[in-house]
Amino acid sequence: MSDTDSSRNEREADAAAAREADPAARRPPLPIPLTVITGFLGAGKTTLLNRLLRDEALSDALVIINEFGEIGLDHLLVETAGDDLIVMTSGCLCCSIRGDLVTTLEDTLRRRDNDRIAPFNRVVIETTGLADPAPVLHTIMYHPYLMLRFRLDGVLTLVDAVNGAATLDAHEEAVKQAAMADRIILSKTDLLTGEAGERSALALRERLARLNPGARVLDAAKGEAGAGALLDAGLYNPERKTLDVRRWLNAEAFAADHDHDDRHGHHDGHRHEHAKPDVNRHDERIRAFCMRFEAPIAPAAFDLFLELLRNAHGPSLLRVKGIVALSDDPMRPVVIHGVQHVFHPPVRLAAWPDADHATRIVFILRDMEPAFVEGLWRAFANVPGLDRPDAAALQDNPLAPARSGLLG
Ligand SMILES: Nc1nc2c(ncn2[C@@H]2O[C@H](COP(=O)(O)OP(=O)(O)OP(=O)(O)O)[C@@H](O)[C@H]2O)c(=O)[nH]1
Repeated sequence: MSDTDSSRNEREADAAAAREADPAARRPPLPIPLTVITGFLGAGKTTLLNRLLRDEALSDALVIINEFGEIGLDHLLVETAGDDLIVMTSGCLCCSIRGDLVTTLEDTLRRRDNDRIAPFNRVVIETTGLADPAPVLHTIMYHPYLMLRFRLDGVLTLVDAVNGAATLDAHEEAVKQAAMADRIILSKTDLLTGEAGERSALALRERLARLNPGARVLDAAKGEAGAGALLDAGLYNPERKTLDVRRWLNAEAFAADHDHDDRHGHHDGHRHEHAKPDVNRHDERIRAFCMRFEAPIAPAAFDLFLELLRNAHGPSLLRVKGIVALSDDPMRPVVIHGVQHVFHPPVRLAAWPDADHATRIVFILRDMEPAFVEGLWRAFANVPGLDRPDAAALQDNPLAPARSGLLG
C-alpha cells in the first residue's frame, strides 16, 4: 500500500470515528439539493451556469457536465476550479449512461462522506442539449439510496429567444424540455430588437406558458435569472425548513390558464374542440392542466388511480405534481411528484399548507387528454357519471394493476 493510500485510509478512519463520537453526525444527513440545467443545443446552458457559479450561493456546488461524444469541450468553458467539476463524456445522459450517473453520484457522495473532497452542499447537472431530462430525474427520484441523499431542487430549461420558436417547431426534445421545467430561462433576448423583436419574444412567452403554465419564465438579459430566482425551485423551502407545496405546485397559474386556454378539458369533462390554429404539431401533443376535487378519495382508490396511470400511461405523464386529500385522514394530505412512470414515494404532510383543503394535481401530459385523467379519477373516486365505469368495475378488472401500489 502506498503512503498516499495509507494516509487516506487513516483520514477516512478518523472521519468515521469523529462521526461515531458526535450524535449530531449520526443523524441522517439532510438531502442535498440537485438542480438540472437543460435546454437545446446552443441555448445558453454553459453561459447561465458560469454566471450562476459566480454567485455566493453556489460557492460550494458540485457541477456535473454531461457531454455528447468522445471528447468533451464544454467543461473547458466552465469557470470552476479543482475537483468540484465532473465531466461525463461517455454518451448522452438520457440514453446510455444513466448507470454512470448513478455511479458518479454514489462515488462522489462516498468521497464527500469520507472527507476526501470538499463537502459540496449542492449539485448542478448540465445535460447535453439533446437530453431528455426525465431519466436524470428518475435517477434521484427512484434510486433507493440517491433518493435519500438528494432532493430535486428544480429543472431549469434554457430557451433561446432568437431560435427558440424554430427549435420548438423542429425538435420534440426541446418541447419536452420546456414542458418539464420548473423554471424557463429565456436567453439572447438582447439580440431581439425593435417591434418585431418584441412581438416574437411575446409570442414565444405565450407559447411557453401554454406548454407549461406552472413554470416561471425569466429573462436572462434583464437580469431575472439570478441564483435567487433559480435555486430552491423544488418542494423544500430551505429558508423555512418546510415543504412549500403551494409555491411548488403553482396551481393558480393553471387556473388562470384555464380561462383562456381553449385546448384542454374542463372540470365537468367538457372540452372545447377548437384548437389554436397556429399551434405547432409538437406543442399540440402537450396538455397542461390542473385537476381539482373537493372530496377526499379513499387511499386504495387513489393508489389504483396512480398505478393505472403509471403502468398504462407512464410515457404520457411528463410531470405530475399534486396535493391529495385522502379519506383515511383528510387533515393530513399527501404530496405526490411523478415524472413519467416514476413517482417519488408520496409524502404525508402534518397539515394542509393553507385553508384550501381540496385535492389539486397539476399534469403536463403528452398524447393524453385531461378528460381521460379526470374520468379515471371520477371512476375511482366513485363520482357517478353516465359514460364512465365505476370503481368496482375497474377494481374487479383482471387487467387492472395488482394491489401493491405506491401507498403500500
Ligand atoms: N447575446 C447573447 N448571447 C448569448 C446569451 N446566452 C448565450 N449566448 C451565446 O450563445 C452561444 C451558446 O451559448 P452556450 O452557453 O455555450 O450554450 P449551451 O446551451 O451551453 O450550448 P451547448 O453546450 O453546445 O448545447 C455562446 O456563444 C454564448 O455566448 C445571451 O443571453 N445573449
